Amino acid sequence: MNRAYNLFNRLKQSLLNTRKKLGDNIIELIRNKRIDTVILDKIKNQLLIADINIHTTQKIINNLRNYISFNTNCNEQSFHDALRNEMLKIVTLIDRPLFLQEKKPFIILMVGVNGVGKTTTIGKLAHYYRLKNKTVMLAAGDTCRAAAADQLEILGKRSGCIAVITKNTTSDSASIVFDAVKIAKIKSVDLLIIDTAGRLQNKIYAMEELKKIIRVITKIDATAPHETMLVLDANIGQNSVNQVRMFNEAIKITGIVMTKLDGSAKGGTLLSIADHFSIPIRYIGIGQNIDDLQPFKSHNFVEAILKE
Ligand SMILES: Nc1nc2c(ncn2[C@@H]2O[C@H](COP(=O)(O)OP(=O)(O)OP(=O)(O)O)[C@@H](O)[C@H]2O)c(=O)[nH]1
Repeated sequence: MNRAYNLFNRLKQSLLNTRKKLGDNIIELIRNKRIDTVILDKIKNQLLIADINIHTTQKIINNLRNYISFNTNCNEQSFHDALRNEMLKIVTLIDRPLFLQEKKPFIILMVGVNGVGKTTTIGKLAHYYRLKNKTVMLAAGDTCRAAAADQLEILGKRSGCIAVITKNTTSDSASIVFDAVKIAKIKSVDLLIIDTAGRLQNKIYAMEELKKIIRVITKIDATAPHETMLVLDANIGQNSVNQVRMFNEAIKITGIVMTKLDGSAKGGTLLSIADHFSIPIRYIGIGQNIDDLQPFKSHNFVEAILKE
């Protein structure tokens, strides 16, 4: 069995709950039925139940309505294919993998509210790029949670990072990040990944902190950060649309990682995010282990949530 096949199976397994809620129910709805507007209404409800928001659902349904009016003898299979194409149209637009430019260091700034899986994802990314023979350094810009730096240190060691910068004489995140960027430049590492705090008790303060970190990075490299990556937890469903909006308005988001898709029944949210913002989904998290991260592949995602 080849690697691509294994990765797809792993993805399909992880998205089982989303598939049960979305794909399996839709297959049940259309089985041996005449495809008409009554069925379309039921499908609309099912898409909404599966955490695809009203705007995106309406768009899919309108296009399917056009499809059935032009294809009067469409059957179960051709209708299912049409639905798959509608979903693919949405996610293909944001299927733009992250390529590390020949910048040394290529700097990824990780942001997101607390608990979404930022630090864990940093460990997974470090592991992923180490397997591609890239030299990696990590920086603990999250000084709010004491354990975050320890967690990062452990993940850095496990994945074979060159260094993990966790503190200096100050405990100011911007100053730690400044040191980390300088060291990464001197050591000419391929990739520097920066963790940040996710506490949003004071939203304005948290966003100002992030802006300060970005200013500090820019002082050393005017083109950096090369990727500002927002981490979203699939389990929070529609609220993640608000999170993208909030972060994107404050600091421009260039890529998204959706974590905890394993076990979540709310994977449909990804379609709403894709449809609302044209921000690429770079990776998806499908478990707690260091290798439970996959580059987002639109075709695989749609197949995994729709196919029997
Ligand atoms: N099932 C599953 N759990 C995950 C995934 N990614 C992260 N987690 C878990 O989510 C929890 C929170 O992860 P952290 O990485 O500490 O989250 P964080 O965003 O850094 O949190 P703060 O440092 O508080 O901002 C941990 O228990 C992780 O193991 C995933 O893809 N799947």
